[in-house]
Amino acid sequence: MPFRVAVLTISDTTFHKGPEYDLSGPLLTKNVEQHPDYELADTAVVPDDLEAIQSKVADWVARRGECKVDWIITTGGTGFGKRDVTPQVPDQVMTSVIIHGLLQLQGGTGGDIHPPRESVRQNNVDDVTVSAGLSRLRKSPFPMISLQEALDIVDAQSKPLPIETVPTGHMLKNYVLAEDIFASADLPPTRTTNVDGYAVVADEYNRAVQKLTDGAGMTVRVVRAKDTSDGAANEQVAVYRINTGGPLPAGTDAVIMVEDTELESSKSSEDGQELEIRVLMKQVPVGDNVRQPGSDAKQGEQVLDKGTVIGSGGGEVGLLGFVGKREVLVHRRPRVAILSTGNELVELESRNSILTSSDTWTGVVDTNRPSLRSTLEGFGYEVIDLGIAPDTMDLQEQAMRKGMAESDIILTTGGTSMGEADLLKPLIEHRLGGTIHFGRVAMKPGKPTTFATVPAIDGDKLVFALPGNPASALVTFYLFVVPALRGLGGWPKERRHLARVGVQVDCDMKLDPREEFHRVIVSPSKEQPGVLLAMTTGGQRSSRVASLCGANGLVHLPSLQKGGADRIKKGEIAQAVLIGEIRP
Ligand SMILES: Nc1ncnc2c1ncn2[C@@H]1O[C@H](COP(=O)(O)OP(=O)(O)O)[C@@H](O)[C@H]1O
Repeated sequence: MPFRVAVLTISDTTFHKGPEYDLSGPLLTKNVEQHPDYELADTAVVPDDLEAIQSKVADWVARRGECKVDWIITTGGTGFGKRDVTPQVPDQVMTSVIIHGLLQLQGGTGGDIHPPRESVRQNNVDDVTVSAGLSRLRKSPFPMISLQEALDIVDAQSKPLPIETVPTGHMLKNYVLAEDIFASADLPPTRTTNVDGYAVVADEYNRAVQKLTDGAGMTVRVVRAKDTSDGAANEQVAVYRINTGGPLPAGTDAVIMVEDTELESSKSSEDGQELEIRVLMKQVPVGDNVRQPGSDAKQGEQVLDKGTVIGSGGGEVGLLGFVGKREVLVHRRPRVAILSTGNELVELESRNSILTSSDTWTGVVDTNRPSLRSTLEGFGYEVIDLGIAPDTMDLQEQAMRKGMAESDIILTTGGTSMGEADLLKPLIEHRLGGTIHFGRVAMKPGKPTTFATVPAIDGDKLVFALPGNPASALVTFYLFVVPALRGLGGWPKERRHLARVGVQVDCDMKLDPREEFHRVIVSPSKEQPGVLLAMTTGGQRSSRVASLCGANGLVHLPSLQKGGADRIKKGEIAQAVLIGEIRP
């Protein structure tokens, strides 16, 4: 016996303006009619009105015998508008029928109503039926994909943000240049010196020394004027006090280092300071300690390439200043919103005393937001704190919408698994109109990691729903979110992922059917130069916050293969992702 299906279109527009406005209802009807397991029992159109919906549903529920209705599919009215009341209907009239809305609320689909929906799902789940009441989905509708597939999807979705101009004096770390940088003039523009000392005309000085009887150097008088480049000559030879980086006074062609002189006397005068120094050099070569114009860069020469990542080492920033760039074109750095979800969470600040083991804990202190925030700020990103949202769709939606308005990428933690309270996936799809690109990854920790894009006025926003467990949240942050942030920031593909190095492990590491990331401390071996050691941080339970303390590496353990080794043995070399500085 085929299931008898009734299709209910809930739409003010269709109800008032006519059936030609209904696109979803006829599509569903057609699907039902063509499906061998289903038979169309009835169709109806009602406005977005709770009573009208209830009364129609109640009518169908009450039908028996040949007219009975096994399954009601509703379409429309599941948005966030005040009049979108469909999700409230089942609470009031639910008996033994299956309401499509229930599946939507729980993250299933029950048959995609809106045609161009691209979220990934396991095919068979479209047929999931739920008997009376809000029971849990026992099987995630999202296929488990490999880590590499997941990383590729993130890469493809992380497109560079628009270009903007920033002053060179700003904190430029991790910006990516969106223009080639050229030297606008010869650098240095004139002859300068790279030492502190005394500028002379080499020939003149050398001749004067030769005339002296001891020939081992000479005493000269130097007036250090207020303007240091404007020294006064003594009787025999012109000597000018000059500082590192300063231009050479006209006519001079060599600089004697201060270390090659001795101070004989010094007194202050109206013009400045008058010095008598003894120069200890017999000969001064022409050009000694002089940098020629254009010796660092010739006018028009390219000094930095488009796509260069401005590092924290200071080199790129220094060069921009050196070529006189006061502002540069860069890709905008993404702004990141962070949200913790879960009824059990409390703000650290709300705990008013130091805990002792006899304290009774109620709730879980939100540690994910502070730890993600400090990591993100360390990378130079602006963070928008969306706080904690309890497990209600409305409050999570409010927070997500704020995040969409103020940021480019939203990170949530918690609520990614399949418990009743896990609202994020349906929220992203049904209320925010987003697309879930993956909802499960074959890795440990981090299986429920979810990645979606949601449309906003100024373009798609990326959403990462990271697992709630603190260690899982951070591990997945480094593996997925960092490359996404870098992609948005315009980093070249080959530099988006954190570097991997070979490390020698300090203990046996058992392999799991899922690829695993084992938290370790990486440091150079004292006994074997050139070898990096990886010391485990201990128990790797995903809830164990301490497993990430001090960790600067994640040893990537491959998945267990049939007939292959069951572990990486102590002393063997494995690959580790570097998440922090190598420990000395
Ligand atoms: N922000 C947070 N800070 C600390 N612990 C958290 C946080 N969010 C969730 N947790 C804890 O992590 C565990 C998993 O949370 P859950 O919401 O079920 O995550 P998921 O469904 O993503 O696996 C729970 O013990 C939860 O209390």
